[in-house]
Amino acid sequence: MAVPTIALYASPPSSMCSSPYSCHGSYDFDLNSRSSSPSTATPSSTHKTIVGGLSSLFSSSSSSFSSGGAEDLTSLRGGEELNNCSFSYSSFGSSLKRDHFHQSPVSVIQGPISLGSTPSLRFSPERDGSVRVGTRRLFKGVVTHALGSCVDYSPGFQIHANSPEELTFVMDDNNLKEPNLEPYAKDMLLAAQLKHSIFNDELMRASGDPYLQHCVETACLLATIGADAMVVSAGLLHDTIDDSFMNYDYIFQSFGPGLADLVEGVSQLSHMSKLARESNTATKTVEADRLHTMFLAMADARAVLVKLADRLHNMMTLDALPLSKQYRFAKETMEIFSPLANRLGIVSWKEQLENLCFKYLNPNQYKDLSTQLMKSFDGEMVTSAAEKLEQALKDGSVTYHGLYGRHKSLYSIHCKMLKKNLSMDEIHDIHGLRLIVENVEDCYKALNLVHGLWPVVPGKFKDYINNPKCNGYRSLHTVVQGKGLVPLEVQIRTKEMHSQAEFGFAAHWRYKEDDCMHSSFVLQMVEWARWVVTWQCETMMKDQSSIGYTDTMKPPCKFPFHSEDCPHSYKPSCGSDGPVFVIVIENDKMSVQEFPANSTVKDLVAVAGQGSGRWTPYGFSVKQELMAKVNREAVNDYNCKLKMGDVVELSPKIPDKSLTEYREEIQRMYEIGVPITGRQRTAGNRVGWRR
Ligand SMILES: Nc1nc2c(ncn2[C@@H]2O[C@H](COP(=O)(O)OP(=O)(O)OP(=O)(O)O)[C@@H](O)[C@H]2O)c(=O)[nH]1
Ligand SMILES: Nc1ncnc2c1ncn2[C@@H]1O[C@H](COP(=O)(O)OP(=O)(O)OP(=O)(O)O)[C@@H](O)[C@H]1O
Repeated sequence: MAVPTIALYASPPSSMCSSPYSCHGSYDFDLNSRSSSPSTATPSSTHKTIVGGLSSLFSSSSSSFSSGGAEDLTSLRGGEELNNCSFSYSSFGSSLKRDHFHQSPVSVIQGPISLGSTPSLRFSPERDGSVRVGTRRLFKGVVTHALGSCVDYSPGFQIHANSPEELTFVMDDNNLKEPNLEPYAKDMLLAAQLKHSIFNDELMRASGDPYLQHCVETACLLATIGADAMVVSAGLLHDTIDDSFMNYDYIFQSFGPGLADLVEGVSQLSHMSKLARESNTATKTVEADRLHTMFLAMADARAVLVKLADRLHNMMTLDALPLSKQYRFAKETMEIFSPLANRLGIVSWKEQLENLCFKYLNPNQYKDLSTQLMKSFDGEMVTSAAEKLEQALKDGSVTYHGLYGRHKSLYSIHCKMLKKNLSMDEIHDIHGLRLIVENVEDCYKALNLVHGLWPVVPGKFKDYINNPKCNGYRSLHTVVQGKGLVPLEVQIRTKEMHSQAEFGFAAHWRYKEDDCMHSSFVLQMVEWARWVVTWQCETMMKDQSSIGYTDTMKPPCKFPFHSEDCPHSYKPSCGSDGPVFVIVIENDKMSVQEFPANSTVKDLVAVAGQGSGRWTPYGFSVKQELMAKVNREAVNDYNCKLKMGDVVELSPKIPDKSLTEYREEIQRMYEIGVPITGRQRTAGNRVGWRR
């Protein structure tokens, strides 16, 4: 079900940004249109024009296929499951389009980006079937390379006979109206199909759609949040290591080390998520938490971004799978991927993932709540309220930096109802505005204006400026009766308070995790990952806007440590080495274990395995001896250090069961005092020892 909703956003001026990388200076005004043209609104130093558009309240696409990383594909391609497939395609459905107005780590940290920031790309099939790439820098070269690398250059490859206008799959009609997203996705596939028949009838996913479509749309999701060319390319190639002839070296040689590392990173995440799914690891809170941390800590947060896009697209198209698989994927997504999106601050992906999971995990409740929400939901209300407030601020000469509007997502409403035991009518922040002003005095001035504009809902005003929360959160909250007496929550804060509410101890992601106690290492890591992702996206914004960015913009501190003067560091424990999280696979079971910094494989082996770990007087351990493989390679030196995200497989060194039995037997004999002969002590291969 697609429910149109409206959200309003103002991009703050760079002076208020908590991160220099998370600001962009466009002030677009676009309430309902899906135009991608840059705004014509004039930015002013005091009053910022509101950016608006449709956002996702429900975000559940009814489209029809799925898969994830390596782990998902084998089961989705071909075979019996294809019988269940629908051949229609609509994965560029409403969620993605609505999200277009809403998606960006920037959007989360500083308010959603404008349409103008989405890269556009034009492909036109030439007569010879080749692809001409447009001039935009983002994909320039990348896609042609990516396509080139996928195609079959062997002498027998065929040019497809279809006419250029004829796609061999159906694309969502709405998609055709989307100016930014659709053309390159469609044209690229069309061009690829024209050139090579493999894009038409092989590598199908469960829905019957060409597999390439998933890659392109994963890349599009990344492009939509403003990811740069490297990340978008990784989106295109994300499954290649696991599912094609291309290995790391091939990608390295074709595209360079940066992209090869990123694609390999995604492949590792896919592998781990598969292990976690099979072992139900993330059901346990502690291990789930370690997994989230480990995913973010492994080398490059951008790989997580790609994996999230991959999973979001799979979730948007989950309908093609049998019910049991839908459930499993939704469960895993809820346990692993939406918390990751939350930690990275990509609220729109988090909300879409959660809503989709909710739909598959609790279909009845999802339906009931959706129906209920439809009755009270007012899509226009936030827009008109923001306009009204903007005018009042202008008239009252209150300067402000940003005015954001949002509709609470269905799943967030559901959680709040459960947590506080409320009915939907009692949730007052389904419609919300947030105003960022210059100073504390202006907060109160603005509050008076708000209270003058709408009737106040008694008992809902909270002054967290005079009475900050324990975590340092400060803001004014009030609830008023907006148009049609619909409750409207208004939050008012200064830019410093806002920065605190986005980064640091009062950060929203922590608030959403119920302010769990995390080690300072974890906190730093999450902030770092957000920083990287924000910066990546801002680099992209730079290409699209005329605002002066410098190429030297880089996150100020190196993971996992913040620099001395970093405003977001978690001092005082900032300097110590953090723990290492590794995946341990033993007896086909996977767990995520934590070790102190500088631990070695030997340390891990010492605490793993069955047995007491005692040594017998005969020089062998009662404990089973274990052999370790790290990241699929046999380990020669057990003193080598464990790294975050290592996958350690343990197996008995001597698989011969009888030898183990023999040792246990000797131990028993030793304990009851029976003498053992020298021959018997020779623990060779098979010893014919009998009592
Ligand atoms: N970043 C951040 N945001 C917070 C924090 N605490 C509250 N908020 C924001 O403030 C909103 C409402 O908080 P409160 O006014 O305390 O609301 P409540 O008492 O939980 O319940 P309601 O009034 O029903 O929403 C939340 O929806 C958040 O958006 C915090 O610690 N960090
Ligand atoms: N009144 C508001 N105006 C604008 N944005 C808001 C408002 N309230 C929350 N947000 C933002 O909306 C996003 C989604 O938040 P969500 O509705 O899930 O939770 P919440 O309202 O912050 O918390 P809770 O569910 O505990 O009330 C977050 O980025 C949050 O900072």
